[in-house]
Amino acid sequence: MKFTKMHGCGNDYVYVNCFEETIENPNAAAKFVSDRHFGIGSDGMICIHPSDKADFRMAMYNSDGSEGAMCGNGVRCIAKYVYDYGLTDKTRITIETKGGIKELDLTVEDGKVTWVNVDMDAPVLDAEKIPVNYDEEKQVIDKPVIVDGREYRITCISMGNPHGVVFVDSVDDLEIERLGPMFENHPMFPDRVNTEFIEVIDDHTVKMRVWERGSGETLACGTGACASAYACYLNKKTGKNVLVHLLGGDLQINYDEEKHTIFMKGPATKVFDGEIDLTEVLA
Ligand SMILES: N[C@@H](CCC[C@H](N)C(=O)O)C(=O)O
Repeated sequence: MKFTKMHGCGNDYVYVNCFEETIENPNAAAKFVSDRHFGIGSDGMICIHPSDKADFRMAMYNSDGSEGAMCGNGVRCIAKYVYDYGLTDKTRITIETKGGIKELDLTVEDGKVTWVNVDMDAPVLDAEKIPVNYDEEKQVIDKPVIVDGREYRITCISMGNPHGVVFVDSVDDLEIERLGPMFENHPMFPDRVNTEFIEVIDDHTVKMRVWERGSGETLACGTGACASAYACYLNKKTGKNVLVHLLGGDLQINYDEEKHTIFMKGPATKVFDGEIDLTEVLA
């Protein structure tokens, strides 16, 4: 299987061009290639497919092999891949995902895509759609949740995938390896959850660490940054435009209230191309 390793703010995936490659069991392949010791090493695998509804279609898999519906850093890297490898010459493209069709604007410098601005669509607060179960509440905004014997306040949002945003005093001393799985598998989330821990710096800047469903701590999460920026706005912690500092880089998130949509702008980076034999792994 030919692949390209790419990352968005350090959130790294193995990208496969499924116009040329066929993967029999993508869940098992994702788990294998993601292994940082025995595989290629990544937060998961992303397949680029043809689409009959948009210019391209994304299928994304976490490092545990589970399928995710949306990936913000992933769609930016797909934009870079399809332009840089000549699958399109358009600088405005659409990508079909299980979390809806996304529109992307590509910035090209010296013939290569460097930055991508994505219309990430409207944040969803409807508890049933996220999904989250909380005392039959229709929305979960700034509600108490007990984890590891301590009370946290959580705001739950779907950006095509489920997020729980938790405000903390400092993200630096967070025991994320211990706390992350407790949030991810909390009984209130029937499909597990991605958890963002947010430290507010000022009314337009936050620091974020994330524990991703199916991948653990990652250096960045695009959908998570969007959910967090909206949670900050809802809880009056920031204005509508927020610079999110992540462990692997920064994302600029802007909430357009008139259109009720969130824009995410960030980089997309290629690391290397490679080829791997999966016959024994998938046998
Ligand atoms: N890293 C991603 C989100 C990937 C999917 C997530 N782990 C899930 O299972 O929902 C991003 O950049 O948005």
